[in-house]
Amino acid sequence: MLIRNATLPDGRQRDVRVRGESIAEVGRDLDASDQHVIEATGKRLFPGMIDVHVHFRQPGYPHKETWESGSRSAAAGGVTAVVDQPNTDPPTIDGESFDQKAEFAADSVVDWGINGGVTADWIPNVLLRRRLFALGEVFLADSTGDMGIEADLFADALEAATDNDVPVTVHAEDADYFNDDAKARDDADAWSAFRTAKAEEKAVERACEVAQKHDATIHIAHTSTPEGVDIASEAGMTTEVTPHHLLLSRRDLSELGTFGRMNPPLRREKRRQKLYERVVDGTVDMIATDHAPHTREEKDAGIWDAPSGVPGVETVLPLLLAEARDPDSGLTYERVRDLTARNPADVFDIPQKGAIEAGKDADLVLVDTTETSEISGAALHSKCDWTPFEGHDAVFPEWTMVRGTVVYERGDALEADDSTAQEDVFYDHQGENVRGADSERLE
Ligand SMILES: NC(=O)N[C@@H](CC(=O)O)C(=O)O
Ligand SMILES: [Zn+2]
Ligand SMILES: [Zn+2]
Repeated sequence: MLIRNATLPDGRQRDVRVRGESIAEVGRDLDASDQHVIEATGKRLFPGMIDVHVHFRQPGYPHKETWESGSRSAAAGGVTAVVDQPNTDPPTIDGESFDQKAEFAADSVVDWGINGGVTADWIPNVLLRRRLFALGEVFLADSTGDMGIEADLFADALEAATDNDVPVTVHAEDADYFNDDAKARDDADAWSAFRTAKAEEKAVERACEVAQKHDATIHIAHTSTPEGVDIASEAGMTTEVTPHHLLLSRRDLSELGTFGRMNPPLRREKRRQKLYERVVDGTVDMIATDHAPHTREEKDAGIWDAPSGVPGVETVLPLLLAEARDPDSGLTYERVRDLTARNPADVFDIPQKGAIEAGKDADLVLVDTTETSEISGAALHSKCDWTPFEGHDAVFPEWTMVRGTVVYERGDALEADDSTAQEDVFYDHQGENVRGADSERLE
């Protein structure tokens, strides 16, 4: 198959030949005889996004999301690999729970990784020998699933993971710095007042100190403050930023209400802008969504009772592409590529993915950046039928390919000359563990 005359993120126009599951060749005027040709003139081709932070809720909460619905949502957003977090039921903390989740992940149309969690009951020796993506998110404070742990346990876990060459990701908030005065309030902004920026700063500082003491590197999940990013980066650690912390702030809470409650919470507009600068200038390593679906009914509660978390896996790349269209944003298409594909592949050592180069997996997304559409929660493919980005401009993929198979085609992109609205199409495909197929890691 030949994808002809696509514009790559760096602006070069190239043909891309896909053979089997891989990219065979990237060049100009490649031979198209005997080839199925996909015309891409005037369109941009991106490497599929690797989203290292999603919550697909199985086992345990299939009414919020399943591997099928979550992975379809990912594919429709141009995400070709996802990494699931351990706060499911049962939590992913031992061999049995890892194996059980891997069976659910077989329903995924995109490639996947599974993280292992840390609780007082975890079984490190067994868990760390599975084909884990990373240990994490290690919860330094309670979030959905109440998996917050003590400082001593974090140090032990870090040591065990590092001994086994398993990366570690951290949910960095320190409950000692939460502001109890906020509890007297019941407006949506109270959550942001309660889980302070200081609580993130202190937890990042502490986690980095522990890591340095053990000669280890850690990855800080969903950093929401410029302070957190700077501390981690100066300590030689890596960070991810979510689309909601990048694009939304406390100003949006009057409209979002409890649907804008998540951990860490939305920050002040000034902090958001400084976070954006660090995403643009390369201090932040990657964007990850923390896709954390809850139903509308669950979210529609008081600010102290609503669950924390917002969906994001389907809208992240479309939102970033819309940002990159605007020269004033400072965000270029190349930077979007690095934040969504190249850097996650580098940081987490996924050598077969993250770039449009001969030999890599053919994980590809075709987009038309000449037009935007408005995000509508009802049109998304997650079980979560709402989004905090309702009405935002976005550039949705025309199609998404995982290891050489087109897994998703957008309805209205199917036949350009047929004006009748068509349904989006998903094709059967079995996603694979990006860490390898065997159930046990080789010693
Ligand atoms: N971010 C959230 O607010 N919620 C996440 C958990 C988490 O990532 O902390 C969830 O699983 O619901
Ligand atoms: Zn978290
Ligand atoms: Zn999370």
